[in-house]
Amino acid sequence: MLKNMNIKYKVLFVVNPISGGIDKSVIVEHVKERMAARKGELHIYYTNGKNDKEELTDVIKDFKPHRILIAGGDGSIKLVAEILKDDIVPIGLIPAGSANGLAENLNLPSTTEEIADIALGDNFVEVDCIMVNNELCLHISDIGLNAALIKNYEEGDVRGKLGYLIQSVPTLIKSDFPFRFSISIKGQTMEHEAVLVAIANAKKYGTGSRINPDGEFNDGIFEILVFKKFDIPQILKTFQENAEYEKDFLEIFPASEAHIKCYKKVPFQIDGEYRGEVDSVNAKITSYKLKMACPPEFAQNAAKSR
Ligand SMILES: Nc1ncnc2c1ncn2[C@@H]1O[C@H](COP(=O)(O)OP(=O)(O)OP(=O)(O)O)[C@@H](O)[C@H]1O
Repeated sequence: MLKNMNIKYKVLFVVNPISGGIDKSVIVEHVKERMAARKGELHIYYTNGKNDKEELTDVIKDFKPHRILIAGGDGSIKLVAEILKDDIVPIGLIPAGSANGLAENLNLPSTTEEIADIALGDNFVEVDCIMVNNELCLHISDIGLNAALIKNYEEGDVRGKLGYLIQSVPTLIKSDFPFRFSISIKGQTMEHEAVLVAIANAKKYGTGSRINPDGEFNDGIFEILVFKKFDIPQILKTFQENAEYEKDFLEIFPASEAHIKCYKKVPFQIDGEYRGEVDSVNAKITSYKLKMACPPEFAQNAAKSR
């Protein structure tokens, strides 16, 4: 918090008006009231989905915020993260997307008031970022079944988790997984077959599915998760705390840099955004981290695990 009381606390609030099909007016009013009570300065930027990177870069340069709040999904967080890079402006999340993968992992509370408390509070975790095929990944990127699902969801009419669910049956029927690929880590190459290969910084997807039990946001490594088959009982286990998986279902390879080469092109997604079909994926932890406001217990646990 600012020591010099003559300097106004400046908050930039980035709001994605369409994300998750959710009306943001209540949260916007709430943040306005908080900032007025604090006698801080608030600038609200509504994303337009066209030239946000250029516009927001200028806004950040001119306004010089002490904190950036984001109401949107993973795509909106990434927009801000890609602009900030080494510029350590703390970020506060107000989850309001159809996929809130990163927020889901921060164990945020449920009410708007509590979420705003955390987003404007003074507990932080420094989140690792991964460059995946030259694009920033904050949460989970994958090739195979889940990316195919996201592609069909993006082409569908229904937003939110329901839309995602509606797409799952046709996606499964149409898909021609498993696919063959190799993973190279530290000069060692392994051949595998899978229905889904994820590069995960976090423990779980925005759906709550806990695919990466070893995932820590701030340990300087990511996990490559190789899901070998479509096994419904094992998939259901991913929604339980502390589940253990059979090796013929899931194998995990920790890395700070890795290369995946597929024998045919497969669907690919980063942080919930479909990115077409690829036959090669390069992933590397970046030299910078993102400073995220989080609940106090989360910050304490993160400090212990370092
Ligand atoms: N005003 C806008 N109109 C249309 N699209 C927008 C607008 N603002 C942002 N976007 C788009 O929203 C996407 C990011 O959405 P975000 O991840 O924050 O939420 P989401 O609900 O998970 O999104 P989606 O349901 O589209 O995946 C980007 O593709 C961005 O271009």
